[in-house]
This record gives sequence, structure tokens and C-alpha cells, in this order.
Amino acid sequence: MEQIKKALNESPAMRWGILLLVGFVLSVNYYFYDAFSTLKDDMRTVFGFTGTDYGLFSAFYSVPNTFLMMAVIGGIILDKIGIRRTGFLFVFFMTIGALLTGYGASDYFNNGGFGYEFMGSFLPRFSPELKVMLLGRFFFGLGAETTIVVVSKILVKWFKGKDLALAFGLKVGFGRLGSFAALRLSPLISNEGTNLSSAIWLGAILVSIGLLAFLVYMLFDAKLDSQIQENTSEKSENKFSFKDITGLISNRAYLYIALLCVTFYSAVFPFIQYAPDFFSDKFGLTSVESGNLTSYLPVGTLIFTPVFGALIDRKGKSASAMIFGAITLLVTHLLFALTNTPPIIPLILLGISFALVPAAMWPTMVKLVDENKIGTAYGLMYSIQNLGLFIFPLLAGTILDATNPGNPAVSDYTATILMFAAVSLIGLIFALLLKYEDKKKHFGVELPLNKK
Ligand SMILES: NCCCC[C@H](NC(=O)[C@@H](N)CCCCN)C(=O)O
Repeated sequence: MEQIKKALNESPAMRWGILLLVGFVLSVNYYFYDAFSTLKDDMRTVFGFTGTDYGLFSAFYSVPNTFLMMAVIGGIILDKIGIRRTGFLFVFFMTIGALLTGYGASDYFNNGGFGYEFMGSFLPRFSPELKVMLLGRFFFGLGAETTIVVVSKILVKWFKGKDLALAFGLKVGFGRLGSFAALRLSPLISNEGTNLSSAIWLGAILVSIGLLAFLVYMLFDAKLDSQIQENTSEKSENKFSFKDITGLISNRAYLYIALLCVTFYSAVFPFIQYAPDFFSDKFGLTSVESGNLTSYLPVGTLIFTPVFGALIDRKGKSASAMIFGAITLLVTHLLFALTNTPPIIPLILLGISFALVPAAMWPTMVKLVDENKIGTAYGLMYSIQNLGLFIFPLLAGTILDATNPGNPAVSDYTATILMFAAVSLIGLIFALLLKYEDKKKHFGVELPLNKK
């Protein structure tokens, strides 16, 4: 009797193994993004970085994704040339970016190594190490955002019809694990700046191991494709058209959710880039203590995002959840800016908001957009989001410098955090508008996710 061979994705062990493999790629991605927040003060003492320099470095992650629309283009390329080639290309960019950043921060480069003289020969306002690190951050960001889209598509390929929602929840969890590890390890290794470049190199090495992990994944992906003869996911079923984009932005509900996305994440991710330094300066913590304190945030969201996700799956109320999350975020920043409340209290509130809003926001897209446009819808949302991730770290650094002249060791963060509170307030307005629009047009945003 002829044996019917099971495809690789039919095996649960294989599927969860793949999740571990690509989850690792996501973890190192988030690790490198967050590896610098606990090093802000060390970069001030070792490289002389001002708040604006640090903000610019953080913001450069988003330049390719916003100004070159790379998150959208990456998604289109993904649909055209498939997971393996797109994934390799973008994880490679991410790795080159991380290595370049490490090179710019290395003692070899800063002692007049290859390219130092050239990098010092233009734009004298910026130091050679900052310029190389900016270039590195640019390539890292270019690779990192599309890598997140690639990993989503990989999960759809392996998990469709088999615990896909859980796999998506765990995917975000892998990212948070990376942030957690970065906040814990970076300050320990840097040791008040005495080993600053080692702390940065550790991140670059982890990202390089992520590239190796992706190469291993490619072998399994090729095997799966050879088993699934008619592999539609590697082919472009829907030709991209600019009408898709105009169609999306003329849908008010989509627009409100994209604007909530940009404002919400702008008041969270850029804040985390400054949080350890803020905790040190306001509450007198060491860099290790403030990194440890900040690291409770990704751990909390790791646990609570899937819990809130499951609740929203069953009970719905996504728009209300986003409103509640936006209010909590506003209260968090007001407490940080205007009171001396022990920081763990606003941090817990921030954790609730950071778990609740993403759990409600990302899946809501299926209620607003046709399934065949979902890739473009997410890609566009990422590009819009990256505009915020570009502007706000830079603005935070500029406000910090303006309110603390002379680049002091201890800064007053009140105005900077109030800026984050203002962004949260705008986010709250978009969450309210979304609920209003849903009430008018009956998209079903408030219904449980399994009912469209
Ligand atoms: N299916 C969408 C999951 C997105 C999760 C979201 N990440 C982002 O929005 C990224 N575009 C930005 C990541 C920047 C830090 N690495 C999240 O909540 O992490």
C-alpha cells in the first residue's frame, strides 16, 4: 500500500521547533534595538554623546522604514520573491547594521582604525563614531522591521489552522524576551562604560547568530516547499496596486487605528530607550538597578499580552480595551513626570497598557481590511509607526538637552516625559474616534474576534 508522507508542518514538534528557531531571530532583533538604553550615560562619558546624539542614534532605526517606505516595500518584496530570499536579505541587512554599529563603537576604530580619518573629514558636528553607528543603525532598522513581517509570514505558513493565534502571541513574547535580556545584560557587561564596546559587540554577535539560525530555517522551509507541491505562499497571488494603499487610508477606521499605533508606540518604545537613564537620574539608581527595573516591563507583557489576547478572543471589546490602555498610558507618564510615586507603580500601569493595546490592536485589523490586503495593511502601519519612532526619540533628546544645558550627568526629565504624556493624550483621542467610527459603520471591532 502506498504510504502518504506527512508534510513537515503536520508535526507539532516540528512546528514548535520552527517557532523557537525564528523566535530566536526575533529575540536578537529586539535585543539589539534595546541594548543601548542602559548605555546612554556610558555613551555620554565615553563618546561624549549628547541627548540629541543619542536620540538621533535611536531614531535612525526608522529612517529607511519611514522615508524609504521599506516596511511596505519589504512586504511587497516578500510577496513577490518569497520567504527564503527576502528573509535572508533582510536578516543579512540587520546583521551588517549590527556589526557596523559595533565597529563604530570599537576601540580599534576610535584609535584611528580603518575609515576613522575619512569619517572625520565631513560633517564635523558629528563625531566619526556617531556617524558609523548611525549608518549601522540605519541598516539594522532596514533589516529588522521587514524581518518582523517575514517571521509573521513564516508563522502563517507553518501554523495556519493550527494554533496560529497562540503562535502570534508567543512571537511577540520572543521579542520581549530579547528586550528583557538586553536590559539585564548590557549594563552588567558595560560596567559603567569600562567595557562599553563589549556590551555593544555582544548584541552584534547575537544578531550574527540570528543570521545563522535563519540559514538553518531556510533548509526546513525548502524541505516543506518540496513537500507542498502547489506552494501558493511562495507566489504572488495578488498583484500590488497603489489603489490598495489609497483604499486603506480612505478607510477612517484603518486611519484611526494606524494613528493610534503611531502615537501609542511613540509614547512607549522611545520612552523605553530613555527609561533606564530617567530612573537613574530621578530616583538615583545605578545603571544595573535601573536596567533591572525597566526589564520588568517586557517580562510583564510577555505574560499578559497572550492573556489579554485570549480574553479579547472570547469577550471582544477591542476598542474599549484600546481606550483603557491609552488612558493608563497617559496616567503612567503623568505620574512619572509630575510625582515622586515609587517607579514600580507607574511601571506596572505601563505594563498593563503595553500588554493590552497591542493585544487588541493588531488582531483588530482583520475586522477592517480584506484578508488579501492584510500584508499591505500591516506594512503601511509599520511605516507610519516608524515615523513616530523616528521623530520622538529625537525630540526627547532635543528637549532633554534644551532643559538640561551642558550635558550634565544627572538630568531633569520632567519636560521630556510630559512630551510623552501629550503623545499619549493624542493616542487616546484616536482610540475614542475608532470606537465612534465603529459604532457608526458596524465593523464589529467590539465583537469577539471569532465573529466578524
Ligand atoms: N503582528 C504585529 C506585531 C508587532 C509587534 C510590535 N512591534 C512593532 O510594532 C515593530 N514595528 C516595532 C518594533 C521596534 C522594537 N523592536 C510590538 O509590540 O513589539
